[in-house]
Amino acid sequence: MLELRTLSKCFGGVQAVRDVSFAIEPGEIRGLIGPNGAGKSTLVNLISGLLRPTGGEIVLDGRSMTGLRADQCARNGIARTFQNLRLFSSLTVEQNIDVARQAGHDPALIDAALVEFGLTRHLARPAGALAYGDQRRLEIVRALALAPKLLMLDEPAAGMNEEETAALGQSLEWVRDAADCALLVIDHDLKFIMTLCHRIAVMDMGAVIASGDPAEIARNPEVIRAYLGDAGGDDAPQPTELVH
Ligand SMILES: Nc1ncnc2c1ncn2[C@@H]1O[C@H](COP(=O)(O)OP(=O)(O)OP(=O)(O)O)[C@@H](O)[C@H]1O
Repeated sequence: MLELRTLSKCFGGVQAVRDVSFAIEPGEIRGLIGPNGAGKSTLVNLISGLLRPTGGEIVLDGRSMTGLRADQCARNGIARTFQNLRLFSSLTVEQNIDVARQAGHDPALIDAALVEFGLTRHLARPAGALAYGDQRRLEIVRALALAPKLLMLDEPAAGMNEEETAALGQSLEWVRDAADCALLVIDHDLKFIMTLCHRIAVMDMGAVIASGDPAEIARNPEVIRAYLGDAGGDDAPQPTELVH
């Protein structure tokens, strides 16, 4: 469905993404992990049209998306949420959703998503007054209004406790089934990613250094090195501790 072919992005002398190639299949939940500065957000910015690649190609359902603007990518079914929330914080939850509903896709899906993400009781509240976790959930519901083929989530579990994170994982599986889309999920919570994702790509210094199922990733020596090298210390989470 989505295919990245030797995708690259340089910022001056910094090669943030280097020759990244992988494919995401329909209905797949793909994890994307890696130490700080590995290039994960830049990759999502390239796929969603916020940045133009320096080299390589982005192909969605056989059509090139390379160099399209963000609004064109969105119209073609590529939706995303942001590491730093981008809601209309003075508008109510309902008004935030209405903005999205005007996109004209499946309103029944949005209503079902509001229930799934526990947001119906907050409809009349300003988005900015919601707890942080609810704001993150609202961003996901809003992104669904685009009827995406691919939904990319940049650190959706950030700031959530363990219970909220587990519930989020279940809701994302619901999204995959109800919206019939693939998901690309970036997060630093390795337990969350390893529980949720069928396959995981690991980036370090702009490149994909490993790709596979959670068990393969957890025992990959390069992955362990990248994580220990980044986090250091005895408290650093080891991928092998996190597979169930
Ligand atoms: N607009 C920019 N201009 C210059 N350099 C940038 C820009 N955006 C990112 N970079 C650099 O590109 C590299 C990759 O950054 P990126 O934010 O994609 O990493 P990341 O894996 O998402 O990190 P994190 O987990 O901390 O969010 C870093 O060296 C970063 O400093």
